[in-house]
Amino acid sequence: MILKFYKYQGTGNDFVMIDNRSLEFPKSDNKLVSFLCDRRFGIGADGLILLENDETSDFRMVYYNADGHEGSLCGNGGRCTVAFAKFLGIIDDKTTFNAADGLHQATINGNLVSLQMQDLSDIKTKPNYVFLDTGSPHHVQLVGNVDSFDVFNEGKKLRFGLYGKTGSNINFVEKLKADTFAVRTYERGVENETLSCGTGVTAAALAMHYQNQTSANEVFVKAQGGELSVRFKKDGDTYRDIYLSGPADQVFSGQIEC
Ligand SMILES: N[C@@H](CCC[C@H](N)C(=O)O)C(=O)O
Repeated sequence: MILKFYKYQGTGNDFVMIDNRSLEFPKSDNKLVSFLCDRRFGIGADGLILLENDETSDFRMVYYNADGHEGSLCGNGGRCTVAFAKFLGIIDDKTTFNAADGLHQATINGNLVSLQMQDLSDIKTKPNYVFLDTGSPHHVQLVGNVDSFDVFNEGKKLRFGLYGKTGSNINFVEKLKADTFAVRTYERGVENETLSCGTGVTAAALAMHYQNQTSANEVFVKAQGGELSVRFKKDGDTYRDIYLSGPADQVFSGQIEC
């Protein structure tokens, strides 16, 4: 089979993107997905996304982690899929689309994509970390100097040790200013640090607000691959109108025999 693909990245979190409106992609072939994401033998990416038709919205995003397994929500992947839908002429500057955790609204202006995340009220606080689910599960932990932190080894230890088989993504956060944080993420399903994780950046911003590390309702986050912002409203115990914003770009396109 000759497969036409596009490569996208959002703050360095990169994805193989496939227009699967024809439903021709063999969706249960996990080995094929992990091969396509392999940086040495395949195209190379943190994940693979299928854009498909959806009965109730503009399109559906189906997300796979680089290990080949279908995943939960990918925030940066969602932003890249909106850019891809605009490229394909499916949407103009606003959209509602379906993902693993339900419907999302988004806007696109140039390469800047703002993605609405689901409302969130369940935040678990532990002595030195916070756990919350922003479409994907996230452990958020403040550290002194995130640049020199051993994200891979400490992340891996927590991902498997604390969260077992299901696992969690693990975010390490450093406060830089009243409304600005640096975040590095060990990603489940990639089993490595990625340059950015959208659901992780969202989780970190909300966790920092929840823990009174910031009083800002728009939080700026420096990921390894670029900058994102997260704005939200707090309504009692619930965070609402949560928007993850930042760039999403097509890098190249091609075809691969598989
Ligand atoms: N990179 C993603 C997160 C993808 C999901 C994650 N790897 C998981 O399996 O939980 C993002 O930008 O949110």
